Amino acid sequence: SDTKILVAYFSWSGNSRQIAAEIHRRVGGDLVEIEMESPYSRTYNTCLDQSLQHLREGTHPALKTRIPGMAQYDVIFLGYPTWWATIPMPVATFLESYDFSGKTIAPFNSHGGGRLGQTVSAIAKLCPNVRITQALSIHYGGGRTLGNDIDTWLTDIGIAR
Ligand SMILES: Cc1cc2nc3c(=O)[nH]c(=O)nc-3n(C[C@H](O)[C@H](O)[C@H](O)COP(=O)(O)O)c2cc1C
Repeated sequence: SDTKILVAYFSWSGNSRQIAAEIHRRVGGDLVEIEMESPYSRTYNTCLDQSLQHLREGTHPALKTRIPGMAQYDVIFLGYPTWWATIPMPVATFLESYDFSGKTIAPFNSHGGGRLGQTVSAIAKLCPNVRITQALSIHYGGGRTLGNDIDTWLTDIGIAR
């Protein structure tokens, strides 16, 4: 089809990155990592502190990633870990950096037990004129069923190839 696809993801410990790669392998299009200008610490406890502070202050940290051609995309697969039951604040920066009006966002997520949390409503709040598909929620890296889970989801949302 003529549908132009972007797979964009934020990942701190690699799970969302791995899921993004599996989705990209199936749907094609462009693959982009959402990277911060000043990344969160690689030390777990420091990352917890920094990310919670951003959440509490409502700080949407600056990104290194720029996507000048965003207008061309019809469907944006958006991947992220559940952090503090919502989206990581760099994902909020990403969502407010572009006009997604009329586009489709297909959220996918890695979590440690809290599943999607409030992440989908956070996306909807930042992008009011967007169609948001059913989201895919994966426990950590997803294990051996990851490929099947992705295939089922892509079929459900009507983007299987
Ligand atoms: C700062 C931080 C906050 C987190 N908050 C949650 C949470 O609220 N609920 C949850 O299920 N998992 C939480 N986790 C666990 C991550 O969602 C989980 O490890 C996920 O697989 C990480 O994805 P990534 O490897 O793409 O970064 C948190 C992890 C971090 C580092």
